[in-house]
Amino acid sequence: MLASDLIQSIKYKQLSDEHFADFEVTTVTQDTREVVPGAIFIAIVGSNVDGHQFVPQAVASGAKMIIAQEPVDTTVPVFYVKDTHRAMAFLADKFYGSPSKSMKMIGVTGTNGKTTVTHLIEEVFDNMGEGTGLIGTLYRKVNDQIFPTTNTTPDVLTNQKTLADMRDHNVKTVSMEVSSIALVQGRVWGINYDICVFTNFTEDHLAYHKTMSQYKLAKSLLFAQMGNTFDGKTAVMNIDDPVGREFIDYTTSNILTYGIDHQADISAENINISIHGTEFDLHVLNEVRHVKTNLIGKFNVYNSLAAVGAAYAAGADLDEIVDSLSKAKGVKGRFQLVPSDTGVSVIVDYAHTPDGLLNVLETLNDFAKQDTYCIVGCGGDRDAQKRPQMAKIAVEHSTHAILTEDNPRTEDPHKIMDDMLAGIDPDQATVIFNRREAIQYAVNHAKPGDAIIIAGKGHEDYQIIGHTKHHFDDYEEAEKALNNREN
Ligand SMILES: CC(=O)N[C@H]1[C@@H](OP(=O)(O)OP(=O)(O)OC[C@H]2O[C@@H](n3ccc(=O)[nH]c3=O)[C@H](O)[C@@H]2O)O[C@H](CO)[C@@H](O)[C@@H]1O[C@H](C)C(=O)N[C@@H](C)C(=O)N[C@H](CCC(=O)O)C(=O)O
Ligand SMILES: Nc1ncnc2c1ncn2[C@@H]1O[C@H](COP(=O)(O)OP(=O)(O)OP(=O)(O)O)[C@@H](O)[C@H]1O
Ligand SMILES: N[C@H](CCC[C@H](N)C(=O)O)C(=O)O
Ligand SMILES: [Mg+2]
Repeated sequence: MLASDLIQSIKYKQLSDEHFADFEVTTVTQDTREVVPGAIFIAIVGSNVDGHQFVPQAVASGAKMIIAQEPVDTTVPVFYVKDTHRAMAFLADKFYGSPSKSMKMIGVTGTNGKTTVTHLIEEVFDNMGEGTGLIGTLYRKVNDQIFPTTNTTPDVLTNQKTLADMRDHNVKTVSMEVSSIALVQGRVWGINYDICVFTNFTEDHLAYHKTMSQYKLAKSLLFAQMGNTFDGKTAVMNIDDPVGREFIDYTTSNILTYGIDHQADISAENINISIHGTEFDLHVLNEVRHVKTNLIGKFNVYNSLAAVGAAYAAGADLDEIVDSLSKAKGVKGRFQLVPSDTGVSVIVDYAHTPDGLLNVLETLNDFAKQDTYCIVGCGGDRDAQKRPQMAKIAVEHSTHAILTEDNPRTEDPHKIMDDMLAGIDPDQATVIFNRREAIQYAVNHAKPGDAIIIAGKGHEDYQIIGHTKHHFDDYEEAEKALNNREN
C-alpha cells in the first residue's frame, strides 16, 4: 500500500511536507524492534517510556515516515496527530484491509472464564472442520499454527496483523479474549465484533483501573462499541450476574441470555458434578439436549453456557455444539489434574482472583474425600487489594492454607505476604515463600484421599522476579514433588 493512500485514514497536520515522496509501506509499527526499511513508525507515549525518544533509532533502521503527537527532530516526514494511539488504530485497520469484516468475530470479556470460553468456542468450529482463529492468554492460533503472545489481548497492530493472517488462511470464525485493560487502551478499536460475550464481573486489576466502577466501565466498552445499528449482532450475557443484567442496556444488539438461577434463553438444569466431569440438561430456547463434559465445577457450567450462546449465535448447529462440548479436554492449567498413584489428588489451576479461588475451592470441596490443601500466592505489581481476600478465602475454604510466592515482579515478596496475612489470623496458614518447597510440603503432608490445589499460575511456565522470567511450571513441580514424596 502506498503511504499516500494509507495516510488518508487519519486526520493529520504534516509539518515537513517538502520531504514527502510517496513509497510502498512495508510495515506499520509502534516498536523500533520491529522496524524494517520502508516502515512507518508510530511514536506512542507509554507507561514506561515515551516512544518519541526512539524516533532516531526507527529512522536509522529504515523508517520512512513518522506519526507523532509531540515535536520530533528528524530527516523523514512527520505527520502530527492529536493522539497517536487513536491514529494507530485507524492505520492498523486500513493497512491490513479491515480483516475483521470478512470473518465472524466473537469477543469475550469478563473477570474470569475468558480463556476457557474462547477455547470452547474455537473447538466447536474446529470440530465442524471450519477454519478457526483464537487470540488470548495462552497464544494466538491461526488454524493449527500457534504463535506466542505477551498480552491476553495484544496491541491493535498485532491484532489487525493476526486477523489479516487469519483471513488469508481461510479462517471463518475468530474467538478472542478482550481484557478490560485492552478496552481502555484501544487495543481492539476498529475490530468489528459480531458476537460479544460477558462472563462475570468481580474484583481484579485494581492496580490498573483503581476503582471497581472504572473497571466495570472498561468492561462495558465492549458492548457499547458493538455499534448502534441493527445488523445481526448478538450480545451473549450472563443473566445471573448483576453486571451482566446491567450491560444489556448498553447495546442495541440482539441479546441471548444464559444462566442457571435466573430464567434465561440458554440454561442448565439437573447439574451433576463429579471428579470425572459434569453433566447437565442444556436448554437453548425451546430445545433440550443432555451434555456430558470433562470440565469440572459449576463455574464451568457457566463457561459452557457462554460458549453455547456464542457458537449458537454464530450459526453452529446445536448437536455439533453439544458434540464438541463432550470432547473438550479443558485448557492447560485450568483445573488440571496431575496424574498420581499416591491417592492424593493434585490440581493445577489459574485462580488468581478472589472469586476464581472461591469457585475452585468450592468445587474441590464438593468432591474431596478428606482434607484439602490450598497453595496460593499473589502477583507483584498487580492489584494489592485482592491479597487479604485471597488469603481469607484460602483459609476459610481449605483445611490447610499454604501461602507462597507468585510472580513477585518488582515488589518485595515480604510486603506481598504481609498484605495477604493482613486478611487472616497468621496462625491459620503456613507460610513457605519458595513455591517449589510449598508444593513439596503439601505433597509430603497430604494423605491418600486428600486433595491439593496449586492456584494462581495455571499454564504459566515462569516465575517473574524483578524483570527476569525464571522457568517454573506448577504442573512439572507437582510431578517432581509426587516423585520425591516422603510418605
Ligand atoms: C501497563 C500496560 O498495559 N502496558 C502495555 C502497554 O505498554 P506501555 O504503554 O507501558 O509501553 P512502554 O513500554 O512504555 O513503551 C512505549 C512505546 O515505546 C515503544 N518502544 C519501547 C521500547 C523500545 O526499545 N522501542 C520502542 O519503540 C513501545 O513499543 C511502545 O509503543 O502497551 C504494550 C503494547 O500494547 C503492552 O504490551 C503493555 O502490556 C504490559 C506488558 C502488561 O503487563 N500489561 C498487563 C497489565 C495487561 O495488559 N494485562 C491485560 C489483562 C491480562 C489478563 O487478565 O489476562 C492483557 O490484556 O494482557
Ligand atoms: N466462570 C467462572 N467464574 C469464576 N471463576 C472462574 C470461571 N471460569 C474460570 N474461573 C477460574 O478462573 C481461572 C482462570 O480462568 P480463565 O483462564 O478461563 O479466565 P480468564 O478470564 O481468561 O483469566 P485472565 O483474566 O487471567 O485471562 C480458572 O483457573 C478458574 O480458577
Ligand atoms: N494475566 C494476569 C494474571 C496473572 C496471574 C498471576 N500468576 C500473577 O502473576 O498475578 C495478569 O498478568 O495480571
Ligand atoms: Mg485469559
